Amino acid sequence: MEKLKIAGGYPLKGTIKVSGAKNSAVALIPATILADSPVTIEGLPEISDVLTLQSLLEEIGGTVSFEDGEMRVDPSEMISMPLPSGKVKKLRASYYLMGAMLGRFKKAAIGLPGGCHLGPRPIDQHIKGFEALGAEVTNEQGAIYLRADELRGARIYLDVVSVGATINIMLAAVRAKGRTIIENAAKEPEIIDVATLLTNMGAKIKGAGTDVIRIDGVEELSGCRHTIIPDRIEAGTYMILAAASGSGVLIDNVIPLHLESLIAKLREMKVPIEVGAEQVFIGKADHINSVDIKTLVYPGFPTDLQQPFTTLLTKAEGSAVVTDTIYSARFKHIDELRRMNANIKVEGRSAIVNGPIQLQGAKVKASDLRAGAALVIAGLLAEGITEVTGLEHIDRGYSNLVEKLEGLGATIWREKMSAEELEQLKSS
Ligand SMILES: CC(=O)N[C@H]1[C@@H](OP(=O)(O)OP(=O)(O)OC[C@H]2O[C@@H](n3ccc(=O)[nH]c3=O)[C@H](O)[C@@H]2O)O[C@H](CO)[C@@H](O)[C@@H]1O
Ligand SMILES: C=C(OP(=O)(O)O)C(=O)O
Repeated sequence: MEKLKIAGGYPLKGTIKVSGAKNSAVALIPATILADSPVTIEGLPEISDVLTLQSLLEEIGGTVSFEDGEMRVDPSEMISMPLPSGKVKKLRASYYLMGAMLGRFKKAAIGLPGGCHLGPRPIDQHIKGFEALGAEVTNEQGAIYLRADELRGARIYLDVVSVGATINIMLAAVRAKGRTIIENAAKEPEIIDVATLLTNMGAKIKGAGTDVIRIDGVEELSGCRHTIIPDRIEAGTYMILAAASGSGVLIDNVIPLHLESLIAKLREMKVPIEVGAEQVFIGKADHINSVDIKTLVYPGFPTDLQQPFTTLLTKAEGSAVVTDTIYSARFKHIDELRRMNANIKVEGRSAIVNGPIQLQGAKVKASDLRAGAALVIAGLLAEGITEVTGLEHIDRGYSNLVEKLEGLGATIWREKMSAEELEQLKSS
């Protein structure tokens, strides 16, 4: 097992290129199950979530190659094998195997998903959607069993705006008989990306990206080639890093429209920012103001950037309130930031960050993916050496993190953990 070591306190400069979107990738790959011939996806990020899904598709009989970000999936020999636990627990998005396998085979048995621990993450809306389409769904010993004689289109109103439920119902509905209407659907860009792939495969989908999606089921879907959208959360992470410790950083391969809420907040803080067609430049920010943030569904401020943004706020003048309305327990990074000298207190669903504070290097642990990003930014901002453990979380979502940050002049490296450190980690 490895840890990250960071020698912080030095300004970063240069260009950093964003990879394909994790939250699209993890839905596009299961979507290939629905085709009868090979699908190729270009620009996938090199992250463990993608590799885990590749291996799950292979387990059910898919022939998959993945090289230089291009994945080719031949789904023609796939069968509906049960995938009860093991790898499915390594990521959240294994739940998309439910919708895709149900859509193609009319049956599936999949273990409950893993992913970041951010408070309760039920999948009741996914199940409500599958049942509305005619599936019988049971939950037995930690796995979900789905079966339908026939899937029939239905009108489904989501009680909670959910990215996962919206995509999962789309996956199950594209080969159902008749029309499905998803009301109160989520509007994230990743939903549009998945709808684009499915449409290129022959599906009939209207309204993706709005809160009403209409799907007219088709009998068959066939292979195609698709290029994934850039990762707005990775881009946002590097924009926040550049605002925190940059002296001129160009973030390349960005769709700025996807990041309007973050751009608006950085402008409010007086971070120098120039927005181009596919790039964002963040200039050196000597003095930044505190701003409050409240996470909301898209196009509101993304919960996945709340944790990295909290680190930036430690450098801002004044007191800021960070409220996460999406998850009840997304503040596990705060204790670790406090170890690094941050002045933050948590009150219910809000954290109050008082700045500016000079962070100090420390030994910290990433409890989840974006907590990891928040701690890496903190390490680059801090005086002295920071050690970050829990890299298995960071590796789920950041492609070539060390190499990319080295390209900005950061002193950051991976190091093997000693037996004693591993023992300490186990008992912590
Ligand atoms: C793989 C992936 O794309 N992950 C993203 C996806 O997660 P995920 O799809 O799991 O998140 P959802 O949009 O479904 O969850 C939003 C909220 O709805 C609740 N909920 C969700 C489904 C359900 O059936 N019942 C229910 O109550 C959740 O507990 C949460 O409070 O969107 C989240 C919100 O933008 C992001 O943080 C994750 O990075
Ligand atoms: C919460 C996240 O991921 P997941 O839903 O895959 O756990 C995330 O990407 O920040």
